[in-house]
Amino acid sequence: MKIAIIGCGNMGLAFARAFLKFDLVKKEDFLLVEKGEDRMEKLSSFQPGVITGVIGPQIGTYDLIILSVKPQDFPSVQEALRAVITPNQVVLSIMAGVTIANIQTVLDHKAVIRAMPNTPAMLGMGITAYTASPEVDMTQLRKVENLINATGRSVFLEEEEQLNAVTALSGSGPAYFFYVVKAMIEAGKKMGFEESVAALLVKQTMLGSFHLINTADKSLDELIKAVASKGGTTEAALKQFEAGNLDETLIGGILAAQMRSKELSKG
Ligand SMILES: NC(=O)C1=CN([C@@H]2O[C@H](COP(=O)(O)OP(=O)(O)OC[C@H]3O[C@@H](n4cnc5c(N)ncnc54)[C@H](O)[C@@H]3O)[C@@H](O)[C@H]2O)C=CC1
Ligand SMILES: O=C(O)[C@@H]1CCC=N1
Repeated sequence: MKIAIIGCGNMGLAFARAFLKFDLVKKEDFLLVEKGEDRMEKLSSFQPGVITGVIGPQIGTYDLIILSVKPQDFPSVQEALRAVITPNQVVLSIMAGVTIANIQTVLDHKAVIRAMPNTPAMLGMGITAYTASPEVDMTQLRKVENLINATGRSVFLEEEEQLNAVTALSGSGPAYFFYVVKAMIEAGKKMGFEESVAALLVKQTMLGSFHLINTADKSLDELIKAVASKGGTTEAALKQFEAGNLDETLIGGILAAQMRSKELSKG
């Protein structure tokens, strides 16, 4: 399969690395289109394939075109891509909030898959939800699913609308996790630890706790109860969280992210 990636920043590069790691594309069949000069240099340093700064007629010869520019940069791609795209190609977009209908219209192209990955894709530990226009046939869909699975796990959604919620939950989710970890490390520093010690205590706690969620035969409430002794330290912390409506704040933030994804969909 010949693959072209347009926009090789965080996510484009994560996808490129995953495909190469699992030998899913040959370097000579791999085109990376990146307009940032610094970024191009970074790409060149690990020689992933053919690197170019512009969308030219050669794009029309690739089986799959991955769109991984920011939604606001999509207009900078449209005219050049529309001029060279050919009907048998499949477009895979990971742009937040840009709908399949929008992509079909501006590119005058029918076969479009829309996906929402997240940054753990860099380690092959991402989760991607995706959906497709009816013009993508089953063989094409399976091939793209195999590619996505090189970046982690995946889930197919029938309804494109649900991708707004996916964006808010798992697309943006790593940032929420890092935010909580950062606050816990700050608390450790306030209690007198050096940053490195606080970070070690917090990171290992998060790692171990994640494995407990995954393997212990207990609900989240039961896991919390197993830590929080009556009249103890955890209870004191949880009371403070509840007084500040921390759970409502987190839920509200995630719903705000969903709303923003819907706004982006309207253009
Ligand atoms: N960062 C994240 O956690 C996630 C991002 N996304 C989506 O992935 C897309 C990319 O996000 P990031 O990789 O974080 O952004 P990024 O800013 O790191 O990468 C975008 C790249 O596209 C390049 N670019 C812009 N216009 C171009 C053009 N006309 N031709 C060629 N290259 C061009 C930029 O120079 C940049 O290197 C966005 O649409 C975002 O919504 C989706 C899931 C997670
Ligand atoms: O913040 C954003 O818009 C993108 C989509 C999901 C994660 N990053």
